[in-house]
Amino acid sequence: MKWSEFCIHTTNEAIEPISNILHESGASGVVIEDPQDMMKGQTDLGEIYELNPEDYPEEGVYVKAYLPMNSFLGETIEGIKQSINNLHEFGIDVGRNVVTLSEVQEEDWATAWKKYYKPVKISERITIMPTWEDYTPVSSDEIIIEMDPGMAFGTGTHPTTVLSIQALEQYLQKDDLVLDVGTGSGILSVASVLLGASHVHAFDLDDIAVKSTMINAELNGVENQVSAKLNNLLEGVEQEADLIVSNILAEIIVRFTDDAFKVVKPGGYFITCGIISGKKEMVLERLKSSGFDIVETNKMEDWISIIARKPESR
Ligand SMILES: C[S@@+](CC[C@H](N)C(=O)[O-])C[C@H]1O[C@@H](n2cnc3c(N)ncnc32)[C@H](O)[C@@H]1O
Repeated sequence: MKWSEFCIHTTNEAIEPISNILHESGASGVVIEDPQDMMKGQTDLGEIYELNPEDYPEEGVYVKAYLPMNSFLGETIEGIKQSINNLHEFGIDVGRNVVTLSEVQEEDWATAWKKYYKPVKISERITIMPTWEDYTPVSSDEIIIEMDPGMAFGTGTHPTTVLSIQALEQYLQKDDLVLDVGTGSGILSVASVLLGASHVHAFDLDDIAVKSTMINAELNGVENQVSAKLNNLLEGVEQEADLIVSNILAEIIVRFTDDAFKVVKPGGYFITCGIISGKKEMVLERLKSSGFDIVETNKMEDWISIIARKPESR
């Protein structure tokens, strides 16, 4: 399959909002490249290279993302450029804001991000480790999640994933039955089982995410406790759950708070994330009007997680 590589040179400050715009526009495999890192290196064939400093700008970064080449491509790109230009209105400096487009084959970009993905300790007990890296646990109770996110969202290092895992670590109880809505690479499903869940039902609209979830469940030896399937949010789901976790965008969360309330048991938790701070109030209001109590909210960079609970009796 052919893809269009969208590459923008911008500032560190604009990485997060631009990545968010690209994800929201359906782009895959968002990669951040620091030109300084690219000046010297080793090619895939093992040759050492050093680029002429004049060939690269001194400051800023490249944000790259991949869009399928289809009949909507022109409109999608115009929409992305427009949203990036609008960031000025929020006081975000987007720097040179120079966009280049090129055509690539899927296999060229599908592995390009791997060199930027390293083992990372993301909470008290959990370390995420890419399958191709070596890592020795620091303590005996450390939980290691091995991940190969492939093309699905969820390397584990995004603030929204970190916030979700930290909330799971705090609220998930042994033998809980969990629903993971918008599973991506399956990272939250795997984390839930490793933290003690008896079973996780994982849902996603994207076929690649469903496959990735099962691959990652297997990598971590929890494939018998994870079932992933294609599903739009909780449509048609009747399985009662002790805990629901969903790291999707605010606009999507507000669409299924009533369904979440129906399937979560009294006293059970609904962990929501992927909420940009400006949309926190909208999600809080929606959760409350569906019947949830708000337990706490947490923030990392500009992202919010909300932990809501269904009252014991109603
Ligand atoms: C931000 S990613 C989260 C991935 C992973 N759970 C994590 O925390 O890293 C959101 C995921 O939600 C999925 N998604 C978006 N809309 C959805 C919908 N209506 N129903 C199910 N999944 C959806 C996307 O395909 C994507 O994989």
